[in-house]
Formats: sequence, structure tokens, C-alpha cells
Amino acid sequence: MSAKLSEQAAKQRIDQIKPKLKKWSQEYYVQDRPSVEDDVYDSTYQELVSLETQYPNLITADSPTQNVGGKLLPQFSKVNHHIPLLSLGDVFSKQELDDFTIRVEKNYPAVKQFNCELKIDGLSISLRYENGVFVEGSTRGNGQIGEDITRNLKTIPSIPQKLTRPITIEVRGECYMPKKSFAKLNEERERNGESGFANPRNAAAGSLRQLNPRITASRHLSTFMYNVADYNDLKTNTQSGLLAELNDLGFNINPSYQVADNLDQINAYIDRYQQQRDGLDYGIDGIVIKVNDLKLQTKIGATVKIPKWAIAYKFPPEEAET
Ligand SMILES: NC(=O)c1cc2c(N)ncc(C(N)=O)c2s1
Repeated sequence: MSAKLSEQAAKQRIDQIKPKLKKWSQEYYVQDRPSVEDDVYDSTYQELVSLETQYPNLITADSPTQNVGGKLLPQFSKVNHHIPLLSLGDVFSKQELDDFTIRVEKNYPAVKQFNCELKIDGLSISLRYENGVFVEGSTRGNGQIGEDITRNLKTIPSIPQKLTRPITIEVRGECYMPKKSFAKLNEERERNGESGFANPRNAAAGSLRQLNPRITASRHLSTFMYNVADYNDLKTNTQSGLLAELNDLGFNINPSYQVADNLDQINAYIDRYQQQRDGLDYGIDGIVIKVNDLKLQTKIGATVKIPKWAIAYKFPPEEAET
């Protein structure tokens, strides 16, 4: 929490921050060409959240903290997410992570396990299946309304057109561009005199939000699925079991998830993947720690924007390549 500013100073700072975050958000979500690194956006956003928490009367409806994500591209028809795609609360230190797990276990003593998962640096997507058949896919958009990109998603090999069981389900995950594909794409674009994408996340977003599915198909995109909009048709009652069941249904699941019984195991997982991230063929910008029991997730619930049973531990920004 920043040092306590006077209300007037806080208002001045908030009035400085909001236009910056809106500009950066527009660049990031709509043009896929951000002018600042994620950690600059994240830390400025957290400063706004901290100031608005200190002075809730300074929160305005147009504040970036009051809506998730960017504008929708008018060329795509819209999809209403009946169960909103939430964002994630972020922590930037192990102390803050410790505070999160202690708070959850204090308020919900029944919590015994967390599930640790890699935070994939891609574009959030939602896939809807009816009786086991892929019927609709969309971007997160602002969490409530997304863009219908079904035709583009149908070109991605890791997205099953038909599940191994005829169930009706809505699954959420991340679409990403492998680092090797990103490097080849930028080499090709530069050979053709086009500007390269800033990073694999922007390349994935730019490739998914193409009007021509054939361009999407040429971009070697892949997916890792990790959440379900509702758990009705599933047999499992844990997050780790959910991932195994999604895998059995035919989805691509990131295999690096791990159940943790205590904070030491969570910290060991974080250290392991902070070291291994450069060797992965996909970008990760942190770790997602979730209460493992699905019924407890539901009991703990969410705010209007983020789940209270999960947190994202964000890695420090990678050293800029000299
Ligand atoms: N915004 C979100 O809720 C999430 C975003 C992400 C992400 N980018 N990568 C992995 C996970 C995960 N394993 O849950 C989540 S959850």
C-alpha cells in the first residue's frame, strides 16, 4: 500500500494515472501494440487500486478498475458470457502471497490444499460445447461481452471439434503462440517489410482477431485450457482433478500443475518455474495459485471482477536483453 497521501494529493495522482491506464489499455487490448511493458501497467494499476481503496469516494464509474479489458472490435459479432470471465488478483512478492494464503486459511479452515498452475502469457478464450460438439468460441473482451471468433478457433489443432464424451460444457483457457513460431513469424514479416509483433502475446492476439480464418490457421497457435464456467457435468471435486478430466475430454492442458499442501511447496513451485521459464516454448508471466477444492471455491466466491479463491503471483520483469 503506498504511503498515505492526503485526499487532495490522492485525487491529483488518480487523475494523472487514469488517462495513462486507458491509453495503455487501448494499445494493449485493441491495437495489440502496447507502448509500455506489462510490469509498468501492472504497478500503475495496483497504485490506482491502492489509492481507490484508501479513498473509495474517489472511485469513478469510468475508472479502469471498474471494467476489465479493452474495447471490442466492431467487425466481430458479440458473445454474452452468461458466466463472466473474471480477471485475477495479482501479487508481486512472496510476502503478499503468504498474506493471501493465510487470509484464505483463516477465513476458511477447511482449505487444506492449493493447486499451482503456470500463468500463460496469451489471450483468454472461452469455448462452448453442446452434446460434445464445439459450437462457439470467443475472446474474453471485457469479461461480460466478448468477440465471436469461432471460425478462427476452429483452425487451431489443439482445440477439439468433438469431445470424448457428449457433454455440454463451457471451458476457459489461454490461446498462445509458441516462442519458436513467434520468432519465425517475425522473421517472415521483416523479410516482407512488415513490422514485427512486440511479443508472442500480441502476436497471438493479432492472429486470433483476424477476420480471415486462413491467416489464423497459418500462425501455429495453441491452447492450454484451465477453468470451467460451471462444474455440473463433471465427476471431479478438485481443480487438479478438473484439469485431468479436461485432458480426458480432449483439451490441451498444461502438464506442469501441482497440488501444494503448504506455502513451502507453493514457494518451491514458484522458484522452479521462475528458473525454468526461459526454457519453455511458451511465455509465462507468473503462477496461478487456486484453492484446490471446487466446492470451497464456490463457497469462497468472487468480487465483481476477481475470484477470492485464487491469486496470480507475477514474476519480476525479465531483464531486458542487452
Ligand atoms: N484471468 C484469469 O482468470 C486467468 C488467467 C490465466 C492465465 N493467463 N494462465 C493460466 C491460468 C490458470 N492456470 O488458471 C489463468 S486464470
